[in-house]
Amino acid sequence: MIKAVNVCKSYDTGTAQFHAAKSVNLDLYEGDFTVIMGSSGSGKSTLLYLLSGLDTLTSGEVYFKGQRIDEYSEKEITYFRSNKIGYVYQSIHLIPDLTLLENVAFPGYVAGRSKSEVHHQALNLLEMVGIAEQADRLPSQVSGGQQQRAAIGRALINSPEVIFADEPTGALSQEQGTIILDILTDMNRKSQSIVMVTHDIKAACRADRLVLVEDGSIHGILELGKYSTDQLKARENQIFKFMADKE
Ligand SMILES: Nc1ncnc2c1ncn2[C@@H]1O[C@H](COP(=O)(O)OP(=O)(O)OP(=O)(O)O)[C@@H](O)[C@H]1O
Repeated sequence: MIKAVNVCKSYDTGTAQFHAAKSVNLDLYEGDFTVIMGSSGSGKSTLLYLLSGLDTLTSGEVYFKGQRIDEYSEKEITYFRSNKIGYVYQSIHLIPDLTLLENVAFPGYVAGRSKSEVHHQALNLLEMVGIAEQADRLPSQVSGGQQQRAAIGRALINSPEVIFADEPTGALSQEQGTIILDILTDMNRKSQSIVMVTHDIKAACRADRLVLVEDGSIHGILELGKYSTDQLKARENQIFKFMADKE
């Protein structure tokens, strides 16, 4: 579904070039829950932004379903971002003056869709993420976990082909984080493709496929297959061992 070919990203730090992504070659598959893991500063978010067309490459190619997105025009990339992908961030960024329902619906209106269709779908999405009762509240009137659930609804409003999530549980309590991971796992079971960055092993256990990034390069890939709750401990051990072997 997504293919990176020799992808590089460098930053000019004044005195030298810093290479945040170094000749990355990677294939991500439709229907997978892919997790990108690695230590702090290893280049996880950089890679996520490059794969999702939210940042420009220094060199290389990124394909989405065979189309080269790094060569898209401004108009094409704007369409791609608002219709083909959904994004969930660690810092949730809901619009403070809009209710949860309005926040979820907003990208649907921006995409020019019919108001009643978007409204109906936003209500369904709030139901799906379990916060229909809070639909008319402002973000400041609900918990961080409920805000993140609304952010997931917002990411889904235009039925994206893939959801990119950057540390979606990073700012939440363990309990709230587990609810978010359960929602993502559930969505994936219904065939939603997901690419998630995390440094939390419990979150990484949800992956079908784990991509380990170190120092801007792919350090290894672990195939895990579909997750079920009774596998949590066994998967944690498998991931620990995989990471220890790579050190
Ligand atoms: N605009 C920038 N200018 C210079 N260096 C940058 C810039 N953005 C990121 N970097 C560097 O690139 C490297 C990779 O950053 P990135 O945010 O991708 O790491 P990460 O693995 O997601 O880290 P974390 O887990 O701490 O969020 C880091 O060393 C970071 O300091």
